[in-house]
Amino acid sequence: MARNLSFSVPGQDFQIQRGDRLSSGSSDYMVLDFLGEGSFGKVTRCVELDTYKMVAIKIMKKRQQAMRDAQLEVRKQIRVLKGKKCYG
Ligand SMILES: Nc1ncnc2c1ncn2[C@@H]1O[C@H](COP(=O)(O)OP(=O)(O)OP(=O)(O)O)[C@@H](O)[C@H]1O
Repeated sequence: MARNLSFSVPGQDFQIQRGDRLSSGSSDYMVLDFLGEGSFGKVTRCVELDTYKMVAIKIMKKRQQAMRDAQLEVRKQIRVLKGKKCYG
């Protein structure tokens, strides 16, 4: 992947589909595929329409949803750590 850009699409939280077009203002992209998902967004594989370069673009979740998911992830990690023995 050449670049990793972030996009926040107001009102379209995770409604992105293959074939959708995204615009950063200076470049336009088409969504080809989904590469993965983290706490703060979904990562898509896109093609830059001017250059045909492949890029990874992260579609950011809405802030509130991202905060909720991040809190859940932290709680999950704490539970995992509490279950582990400490050698040191
Ligand atoms: N440039 C990239 N090329 C290919 N796959 C990618 C790329 N960036 C992210 N991914 C995929 O998308 C997933 C989510 O990435 P993201 O950066 O959103 O979260 P993370 O860092 O894995 O997790 P978190 O944000 O929850 O700590 C990754 O685990 C990976 O599988």
